Amino acid sequence: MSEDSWAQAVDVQEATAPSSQFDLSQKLSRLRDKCNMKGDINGNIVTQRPDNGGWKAPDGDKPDLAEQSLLNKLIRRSLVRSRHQVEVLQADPTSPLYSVKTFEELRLKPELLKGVYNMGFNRPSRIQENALPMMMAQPPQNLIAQSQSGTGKTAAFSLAMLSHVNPANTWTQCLCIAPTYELALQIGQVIEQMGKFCPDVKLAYAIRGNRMERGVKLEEQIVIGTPGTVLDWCSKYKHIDPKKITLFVLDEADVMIDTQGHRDQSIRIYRLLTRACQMLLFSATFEDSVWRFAELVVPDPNIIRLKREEETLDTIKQFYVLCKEKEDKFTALCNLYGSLTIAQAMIFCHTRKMAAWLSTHLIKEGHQVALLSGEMTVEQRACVIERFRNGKEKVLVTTNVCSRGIDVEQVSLVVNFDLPVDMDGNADNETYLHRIGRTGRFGRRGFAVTMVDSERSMGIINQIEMHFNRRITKLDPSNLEEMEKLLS
Ligand SMILES: Nc1ncnc2c1ncn2[C@@H]1O[C@H](COP(=O)(O)OP(=O)(O)OP(=O)(O)O)[C@@H](O)[C@H]1O
Repeated sequence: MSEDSWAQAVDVQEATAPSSQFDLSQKLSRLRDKCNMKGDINGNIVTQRPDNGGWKAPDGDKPDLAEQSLLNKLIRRSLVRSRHQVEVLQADPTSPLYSVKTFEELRLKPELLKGVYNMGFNRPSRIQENALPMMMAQPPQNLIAQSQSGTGKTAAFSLAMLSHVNPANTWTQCLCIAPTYELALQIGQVIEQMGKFCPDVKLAYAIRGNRMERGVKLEEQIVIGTPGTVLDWCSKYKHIDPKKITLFVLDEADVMIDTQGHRDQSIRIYRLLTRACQMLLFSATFEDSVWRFAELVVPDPNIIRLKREEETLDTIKQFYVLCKEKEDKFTALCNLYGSLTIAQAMIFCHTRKMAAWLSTHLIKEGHQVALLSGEMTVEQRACVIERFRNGKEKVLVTTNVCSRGIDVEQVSLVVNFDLPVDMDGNADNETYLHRIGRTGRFGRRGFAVTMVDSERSMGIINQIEMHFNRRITKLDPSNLEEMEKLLS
């Protein structure tokens, strides 16, 4: 795709923003309202994304990164705690390394500290312990920080921005860019909540649809937006003087570089800023491409990384069942269900069509089933997950959209109705791990059962066995006695 068409895609996406000026609460409540919408929670409503700019999930339902990220944010309730140590690489290794165990140590303005406590934060998260003192150090230091979604990055840089601004100065001092309109709103919500007791600090959204006359300068000290509009506001419309920006935050760098237009716009914004401007970059993952991009926009960085908690297979008993075709798989599934005390189950299918077929048949059998698949909007998916988490449905049938990042503690059974395979039809070990990792969480016992319907699938199961060096035991669901023994 040419740079122009990427940029156009960004324009289309941003063009969905309504034209009212900075009306955050309205937009957020719209997002939430969609969540509470009435309708067929089993996913029978097939809604096209209203604002997709031509986006269409492939039948295998690999969601795009920005959607996944938004989904994670919508369904998250609390901090993801990691036992892993934080790795810190300082730009100047001779300078002392500070970390804080309390928010008081940061010497925040009292009204800001009040905002932090008001959000229910008692102490800094793992990544915040090191990141916060670095972000607030004098002279300012640049930072690249990577840690898994939900570990407190957004809260960290929101606090840094709020503490950075001088409310007496009525011009934009902090600029934050995020890959999509919805993600920008989510960040804004955190800043608004945290800055609740700082009435003089104002926030503006540089998103398409928020319009002012050319040349009118913004008085808001903090601006959050998407790269295209931020670039326009800095260069074309002159609403922001980039030379006066003293703190620049680039969030979700891994998602940002997924779209070439965004990557290029981010670099163009960076070039408008001064050398003295403090640069902060955040990412949930850190592949080489993210790293190369980070090095372009963050000179002389300190680097903080928090390793992801490894998924463990220790508490998961793995089985496979030999079947002939989908009806046979369905019978095996029903037998399995009948002989296990299952709190909740997640069933993975390869295509939306199969997921729809299976959920219809399970409902006919009297099961309470939720269906999650790629043609649903992010908000609809968040609702389905929320209902499942609250136990309203006991079975969740899904394609790959929800194999990652979703924690439902009560899931005791994961079924691979279809095997996870890659584009070439080989075992997709990573997806297998993520899928079955949905059970056996927090040390609880869980079962993972894979349906094998051909010699080829048997070969794939063998590959998976070898890859993880874990036995996958054959199960005969028509032999109830044996099954009860194995599953006990
Ligand atoms: N110090 C803290 N104490 C308690 N809760 C916190 C703390 N910091 C953040 N949280 C909460 O943890 C959740 C995740 O935080 P946050 O959104 O900042 O993580 P993140 O790393 O930015 O995630 P993502 O990559 O998805 O944006 C939020 O609900 C947030 O309110």
